[in-house]
Amino acid sequence: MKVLDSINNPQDLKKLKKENLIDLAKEIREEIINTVSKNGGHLASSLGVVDLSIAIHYVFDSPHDKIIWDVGHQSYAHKILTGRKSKFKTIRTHSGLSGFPKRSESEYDAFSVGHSSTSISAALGFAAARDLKNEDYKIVAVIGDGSMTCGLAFEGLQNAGHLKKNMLVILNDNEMFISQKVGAVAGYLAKLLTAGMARKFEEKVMKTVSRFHGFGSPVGKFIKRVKVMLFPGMFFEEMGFTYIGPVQGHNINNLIVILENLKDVKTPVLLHVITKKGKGYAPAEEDPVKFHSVGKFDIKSGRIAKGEAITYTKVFSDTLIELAQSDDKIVAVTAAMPEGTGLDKFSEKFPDRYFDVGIAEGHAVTFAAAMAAGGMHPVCAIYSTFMQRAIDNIIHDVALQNLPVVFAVDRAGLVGEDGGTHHGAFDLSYLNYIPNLVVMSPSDENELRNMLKTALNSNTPCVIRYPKGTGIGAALYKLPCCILQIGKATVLRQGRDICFLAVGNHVETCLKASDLLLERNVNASVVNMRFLKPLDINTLKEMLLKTRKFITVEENALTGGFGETVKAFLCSSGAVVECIGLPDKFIEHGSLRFLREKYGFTPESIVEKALQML
Ligand SMILES: Cc1ncc(C[n+]2csc(CCOP(=O)(O)OP(=O)(O)O)c2C)c(N)n1
Ligand SMILES: CC(=O)[C@@H](O)[C@H](O)COP(=O)(O)O
Ligand SMILES: [Mg+2]
Repeated sequence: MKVLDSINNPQDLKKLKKENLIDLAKEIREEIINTVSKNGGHLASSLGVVDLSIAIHYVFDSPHDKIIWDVGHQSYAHKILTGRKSKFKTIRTHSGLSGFPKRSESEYDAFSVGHSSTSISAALGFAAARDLKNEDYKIVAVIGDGSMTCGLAFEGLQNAGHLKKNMLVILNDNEMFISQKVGAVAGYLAKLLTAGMARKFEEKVMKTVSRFHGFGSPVGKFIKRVKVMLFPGMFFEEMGFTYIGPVQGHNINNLIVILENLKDVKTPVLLHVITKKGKGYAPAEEDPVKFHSVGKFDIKSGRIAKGEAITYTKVFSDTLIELAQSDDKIVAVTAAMPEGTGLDKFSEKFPDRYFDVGIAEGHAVTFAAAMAAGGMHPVCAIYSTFMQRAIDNIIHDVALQNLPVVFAVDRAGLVGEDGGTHHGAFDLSYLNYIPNLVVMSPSDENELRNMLKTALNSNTPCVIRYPKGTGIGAALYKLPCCILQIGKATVLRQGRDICFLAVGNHVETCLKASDLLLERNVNASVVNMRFLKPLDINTLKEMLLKTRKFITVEENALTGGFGETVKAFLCSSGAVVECIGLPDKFIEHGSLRFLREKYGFTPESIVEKALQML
């Protein structure tokens, strides 16, 4: 019988003898590797914190105590240990477990998450609520070294240190973000790891910790004294936290001893734990970048199933490099997503013109704005969902000053298995109301190339939003990129019965729908809107001369999006307009194909809607 078989919740875990915990960790890793090999997911980060997750649940009493995971992509062991073992096989599938902690999924998930660096603020919020209500529970935030680079984490730290709340922050330092670590914080943490003094301190901690009961005790006072000697001006200490560490994150029993002692401390403590990303699965340990967010893979060989088709990300990446060869003012900015945005290739070609700013989307945008003011041509590549963090920077630092920053907004629209925290559902809505911005969306790969060239030549802030995954396979790279007329749509098909106004990847869906309608003798016009801002009012007027029936299609929230804007204009001219887009709710996780079908982004459902209108 496996040790894991006896675990249904953290209370069962506490009944185990400590010597069984190592086997348990091994079994949990097997369970995670097996499931992720089939469903895809965040393998390397989750494997790295299996031991830490066991130790935390062994010592603390969740759900009474609040365990708060940062980003939440590392929470798989936590899920297995907290009543979701039998459902774990469903993770990231539609109606199955979420890939991230979710309050609505389990009482053990204290705070829902998916975006980084919220955990310290969330822990402090719980602490404030607990103290105001005179309640008594512990709060543990687990934050990665990458997530610690974000301004939000520092805002939480400085506020928590000031309020002196009883809370524990565990800094899970695997010396990796999604890709290699970058930035001064990473450098600072590395110093703490390598300092011989720090190692000495860990030995001292382990020697004395068994006699240590909080910082009020004689041993505790000693630890504090030694620490101040070892780390004068130590950053976390200056922020008001007691810093403990660095300690080994794969020695479960040591971790338990340390956590048991820290449990009684009443002031903010930061425990610095060293882990290995991908721990326990050789291919992930060797290449944690590849196994950060991985698709299906073969466990034995570590080979990852890969599609052959070319993604929009790759087209963007190749085109940017192509254009940067002849324009040495082009610079590229990413907020810790070099591989995901395709800028890793740019960094190899133009290391001096490439900036990975860490998990700092707001900073990335302001930084790019000032580079534009300084005469460069910045291209800021950010996922739609993470750009939500930078709305004020876009308004205040870019648009208001009309600075020519190009935003390459990847993963716009549905993203599939990552679900509600990650769908790029809102960018058209939140960009729609910002003056000076040009917003465009390519219907195929060639158009993305042309839009990038257009944006870089526009001398105005431009956004190009494109979806996750592959395009339609339009002939690529045969022609040099050309400059498009800003604000001009293209009419691809002329029909008298109904008109489809389509955005981005759904131009193709509408063309297919019009093919299907032709079989029923219905003639549909298809317009590739290309520019959502400025809107091509002239083409809309032209289409009004042919028909009074319109369907808009966009993979964005209907509220505040393209359809609503167009509808306001067309309805005032007596037209009937139906809008296809995302409803006013957070969209669940599931495969892209499934979600697109469910929310009506197929030729068949467009045809159905058209027939209802005719
Ligand atoms: C606001 C935001 N930006 C970017 C991301 C994408 N992202 C997810 S995990 C991650 C790296 C996190 O590094 P770290 O906290 O060290 O965790 P590790 O993966 O190393 O376990 C990034 C950049 C995100 N989830 N949220
Ligand atoms: C947790 C997180 O935010 C990222 O790892 C994200 O899931 C990556 O998405 P892609 O796999 O689409 O790059
Ligand atoms: Mg890390």
